[in-house]
Amino acid sequence: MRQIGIIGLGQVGSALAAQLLATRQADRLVLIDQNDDRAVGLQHDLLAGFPTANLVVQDWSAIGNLDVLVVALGDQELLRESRFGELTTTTKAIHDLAKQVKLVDFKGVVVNLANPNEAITALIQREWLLQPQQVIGLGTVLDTARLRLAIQSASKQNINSITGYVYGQHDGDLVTAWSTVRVNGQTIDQPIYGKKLDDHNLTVQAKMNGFYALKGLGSDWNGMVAWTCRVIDAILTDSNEVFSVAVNQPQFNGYISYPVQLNHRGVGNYVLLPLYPLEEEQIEVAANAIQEQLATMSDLLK
Ligand SMILES: NC(=O)c1ccc[n+]([C@@H]2O[C@H](COP(=O)([O-])OP(=O)(O)OC[C@H]3O[C@@H](n4cnc5c(N)ncnc54)[C@H](O)[C@@H]3O)[C@@H](O)[C@H]2O)c1
Repeated sequence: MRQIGIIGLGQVGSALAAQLLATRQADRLVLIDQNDDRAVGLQHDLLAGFPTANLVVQDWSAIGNLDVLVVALGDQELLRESRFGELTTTTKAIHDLAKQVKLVDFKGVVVNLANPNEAITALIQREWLLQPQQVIGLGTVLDTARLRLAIQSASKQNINSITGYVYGQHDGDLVTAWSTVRVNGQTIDQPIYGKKLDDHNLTVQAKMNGFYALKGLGSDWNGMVAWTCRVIDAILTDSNEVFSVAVNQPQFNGYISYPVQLNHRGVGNYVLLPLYPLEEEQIEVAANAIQEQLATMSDLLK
C-alpha cells in the first residue's frame, strides 16, 4: 500500500493532496495541519470529489507507516513580504514537530517543500534525527524545469531532448550549470541547427518564467505540485530517475541542490557531472549561503 503524508494543508498541501488522489498515486493519505478546521475542511472537500479516498486526518501516529512524508507547512503571507520571510516561524515549527516525529520510527522519505528550501531540509534532517539519505527538498527542481523551458522556447527543440541542471540554492544563489546542458546531446556553445543560443538571455528567460507565475498568481504552486508528484513517483516506483533536489552533499559540507537519483530509500547515486571550475565556485558560494541560513536557524533555537 502506497501511503503518503502531508504536513501543512495550505495552498500547496491541499492542491498536492487533490493531485495525488486524481492521479491515483496514493492508496492512503495522511493529512495534518496545525489548524483543525482546515484539516477537517480539506477532508470533506476531498471526499466530495474522491468518495473512495482513504484519508487519515490529524493523526500523528499514522506517520510511522508512511512511504513519503511531504512537509508543506509555512505561511504564504510572510513569503509574500520577503523571499525568506518564513525562516523564523518555519524554523520553530520544524523544531516543535521533532517530538511528534521521534515518537514514531519513521522509515520513509521526507520531501520538504517549505522555504528556504535547502536550509529547512537540512534542519529537518538534523532536528528529526533522520538519515540524510531519507530527507530531501524540492530544491532547484522547478528552476531546472524553467531553464529547460527557456531553452526549448529559444531552440524550438522538443523539451525531452533538453537535459541539464540548475544547482545551488532555490530562491537564492541559483547556479545554472551550462557544462551539464545538452540539446539533442549537443553542448549549447555549438549552434543548434544553425542557431547560436545566448546563455545570458536563457538565464533571464528562465527567471522570467518564474517571475510571471509569482506576479500573476502570487505563488507558483501548480508547477511545484506537478514536480512534487514526479519526485514522489520516482521514490514509490524505485525508479532512480534523476532530479536536482536539495540533498546532503558532503563535497559541499551540507545540504545543497544537486542532481541525484531517487529511489525508495530516498537518495541513490549522486550524478557527479564534470562542472566548469567557475560553476564549482558558484555552488560553493550557494553552499555557504545555505550554511549561514542554517546558522541563523540554530541561533533562533538557542
Ligand atoms: N519550493 C517552491 O517552489 C515553493 C512554491 C510555493 C510555495 N512553497 C513553500 O511551500 C510552503 C507552503 O506554502 P503555501 O502557499 O501552501 O502556504 P499557506 O500559507 O497557504 O499554507 C501553509 C499551511 O501550513 C500550515 N502550518 C503552518 N505551521 C504548521 C505546523 N507547525 N504544523 C502543521 N501545519 C502548519 C498552516 O496552517 C497552513 O495551512 C511554504 O513554505 C512556501 O514557501 C515553495
